[in-house]
Amino acid sequence: MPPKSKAKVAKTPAVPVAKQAPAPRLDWPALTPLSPASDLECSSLLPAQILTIPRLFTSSLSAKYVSFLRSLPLTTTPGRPKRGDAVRVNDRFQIDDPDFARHLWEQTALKELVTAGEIDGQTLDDKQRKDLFGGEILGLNPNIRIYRYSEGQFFDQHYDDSNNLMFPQQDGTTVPAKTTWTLLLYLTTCEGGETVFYPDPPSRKAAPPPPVEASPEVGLALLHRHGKECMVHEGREVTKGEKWVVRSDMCVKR
Ligand SMILES: O=C(O)CCC(=O)C(=O)O
Ligand SMILES: [Fe+2]
Repeated sequence: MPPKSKAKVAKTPAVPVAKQAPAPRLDWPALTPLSPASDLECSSLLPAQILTIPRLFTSSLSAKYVSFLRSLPLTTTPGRPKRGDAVRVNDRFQIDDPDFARHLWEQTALKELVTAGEIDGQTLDDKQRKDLFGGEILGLNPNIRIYRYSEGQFFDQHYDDSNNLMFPQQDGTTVPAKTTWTLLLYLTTCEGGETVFYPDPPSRKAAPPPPVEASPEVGLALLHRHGKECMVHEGREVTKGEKWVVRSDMCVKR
């Protein structure tokens, strides 16, 4: 599907965590087995906009997570989105879990790969890393979202907003922060279900560049810039199988 004009594109529906029924604390499975960071690479799917880390989760860890997540009370999208919100047809679970967000950041290769700033085999210096990620990196948004798309489900074109938050530190204090990049961690492979990005044309008269597609792959982490510089994107309809995604965001100091 061609991209809709930016003005017509919806934003990610905001689901204020505080307004959801209080979720029980979750007994997340241990984050093992994992491949060491030295075996993994962070590369650009679209320079300065989309990064991927294949096999961030091993296939056995991904399978363990899918069977755990299946036991959670996922909620199917309410039929009609609020005005201005994107049409999202999937099952979802959301939880504010600072400990899990920290484990996902620190125990997997994410922190090491992102803060080492080695992208496409090139090491970024501090300034380049700050410019790319929008500030001094703190970690992942504790607001964790789980999506399951079954056959026929999709997430219509939208862009993701940057959000302000107070980022929890391990000593109990918080730091003013904002989100700058979306993290999508795919736990399954399916048919359809590609996350498709529509880059802006370089000028008003220029032809739009071709869309950039990421197919769900077991254990693949995808990071994309959001907020002001977010590209319009969508999760295409799943045509066979199930697509499971863990969603969070990268947070930087505000
Ligand atoms: O599931 C996908 O492929 C896209 C998800 C997405 O765009 C979002 O969570 O904002
Ligand atoms: Fe999105």
